[in-house]
Amino acid sequence: MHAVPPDPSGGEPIIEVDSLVRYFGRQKVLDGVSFKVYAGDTFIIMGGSGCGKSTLLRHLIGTEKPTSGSIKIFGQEITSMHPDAMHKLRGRYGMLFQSGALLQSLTVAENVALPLHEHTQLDAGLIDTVVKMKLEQVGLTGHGHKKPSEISGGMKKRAALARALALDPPLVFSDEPTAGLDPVMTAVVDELTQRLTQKIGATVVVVTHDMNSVFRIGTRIIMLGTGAHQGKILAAGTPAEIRAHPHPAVQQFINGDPQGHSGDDSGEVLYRDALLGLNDTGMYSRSAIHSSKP
Ligand SMILES: Nc1ncnc2c1ncn2[C@@H]1O[C@H](COP(=O)(O)OP(=O)(O)OP(=O)(O)O)[C@@H](O)[C@H]1O
Repeated sequence: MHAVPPDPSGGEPIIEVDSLVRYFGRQKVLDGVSFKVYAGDTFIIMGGSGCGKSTLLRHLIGTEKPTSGSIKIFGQEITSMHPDAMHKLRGRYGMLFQSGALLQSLTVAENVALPLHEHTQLDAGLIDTVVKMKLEQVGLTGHGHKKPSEISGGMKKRAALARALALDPPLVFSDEPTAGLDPVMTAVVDELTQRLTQKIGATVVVVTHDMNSVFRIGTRIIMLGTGAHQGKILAAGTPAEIRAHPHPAVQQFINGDPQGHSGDDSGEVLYRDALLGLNDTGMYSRSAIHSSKP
């Protein structure tokens, strides 16, 4: 296993995760995860289906508590934080989650205004101005009055991004921001994410499956393992280090190679086979499904 390389600037980490373990029942979903995220990073969490990416993200935003381990955000331990303090801290996060989709009954502008009402004392006129600025930042000027059902999927993502940025957060969490988007819209959302770090100076943590996005926007990357490496950091480093990583499961994942090796060093279970529920003779097997923990 590899440690993420130290911050070249030597600054204090924005996020510090140490020996994080999470069980769901008897299933160990996160297994001793440790990493640091530094100011200005676009930190990518990637890995095969079920490796624990979303679970890790939910722990980072404090909606779930680990079985053991520590998570410090802006130097504050959040695993034991009082809910009121957690709510206050969340005012410094932007969150772009699939589950946190736009509220259908509100207009796009009203959706973007939500965090401003929740976390600030700004009056209605100022909120209106901030909302207009945010919509402009994501290229949605003139669409604020529309309901989410009246705009395209890509526009919805951008509206959700505007809402995540409403409070000018120094830290943004983003779960599969480009899922379901075409390549052009993916590039647009990636560019908006890059602007966040480059122009606004935010730190971004992104869960994504999209390898184009990973290498386009990532400054540091961790890959969580599956199979024998379930919930462990299988690889960590800069984009160049990940591209050159010797672990076959990493190469398989980044190259989308269905014949590659699994995250299991024993070579008994191919990742593809685990996902398909195939045994090594190519036949479907119940035990493959149950033993491989894809
Ligand atoms: N609330 C929960 N209760 C029980 N098991 C859970 C819960 N949340 C996640 N899991 C299990 O933890 C494992 C990791 O799930 P998680 O959603 O974090 O994976 P993921 O890497 O985000 O997957 P995907 O890429 O498919 O979204 C899975 O086996 C899942 O079934």
